[in-house]
Amino acid sequence: MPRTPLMAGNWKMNLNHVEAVGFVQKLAWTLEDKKHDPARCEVVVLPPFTDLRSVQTLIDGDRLKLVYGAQDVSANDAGAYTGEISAGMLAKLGCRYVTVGHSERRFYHHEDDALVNLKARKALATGIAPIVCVGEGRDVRQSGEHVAYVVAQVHAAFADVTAEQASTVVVAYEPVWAIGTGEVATPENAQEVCAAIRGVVAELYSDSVADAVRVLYGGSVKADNVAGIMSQPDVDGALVGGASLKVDEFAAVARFYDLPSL
Ligand SMILES: O=C(CO)COP(=O)(O)O
Repeated sequence: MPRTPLMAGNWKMNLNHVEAVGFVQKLAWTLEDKKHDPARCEVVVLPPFTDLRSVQTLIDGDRLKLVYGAQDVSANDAGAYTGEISAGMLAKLGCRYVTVGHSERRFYHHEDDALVNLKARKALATGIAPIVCVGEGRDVRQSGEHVAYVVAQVHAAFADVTAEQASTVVVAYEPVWAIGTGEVATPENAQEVCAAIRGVVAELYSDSVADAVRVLYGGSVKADNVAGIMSQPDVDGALVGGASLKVDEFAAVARFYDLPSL
């Protein structure tokens, strides 16, 4: 497989900067203790904005083998946008990734596909890889239109993204009905949609770009269900919510690609 798998912990609005420091230290020690090989899988934490400086200082200062990023980015570069954080600010803090279009932002903040595309392009322009979140709600899943729904979201997310930029994009398939519900998608469900996502990238760009793009699954991923989903050929890792807030649980998920069975 040409692409390095990625396990990302989306902390959402949890852990203040003091708690974040303790958590990241313990996560790094746990992974080191278990001989995690970063070449096999990139392990990423996505803390709240207010934690980023502390996390940067810790990871850089102690050369911890962890990567960090943010959970959202502004669609604007600078100026009178109260409360917003620009891609340039995140890049200056050393963020390598940022989630855009998470279903919670689409729902609570009414973010649409056009805004998600703009945010992804702002991230790409500063060298940050967007983790573009897509996924259908329960009604769409029940109607059987889930593949078409997600394919449309992916098309929109890649608008005006160059082939060179596209190969660095990460797409996270997070069916809304699986987020925080304990109702994880079956490996076959995840594979069906993740393969369709890669198919869109191949159609928009080329097979080599599609081969480079990492497609993650997210939604109730835990240590005891990660293996089935990750065994699918088009799933390259996970975007983890609740289970990323427990060091041992997240470390167990993150270590999946270290296991000798693979
Ligand atoms: O939304 C998610 C990650 O972005 C998934 O959350 P859970 O893992 O808590 O279901």
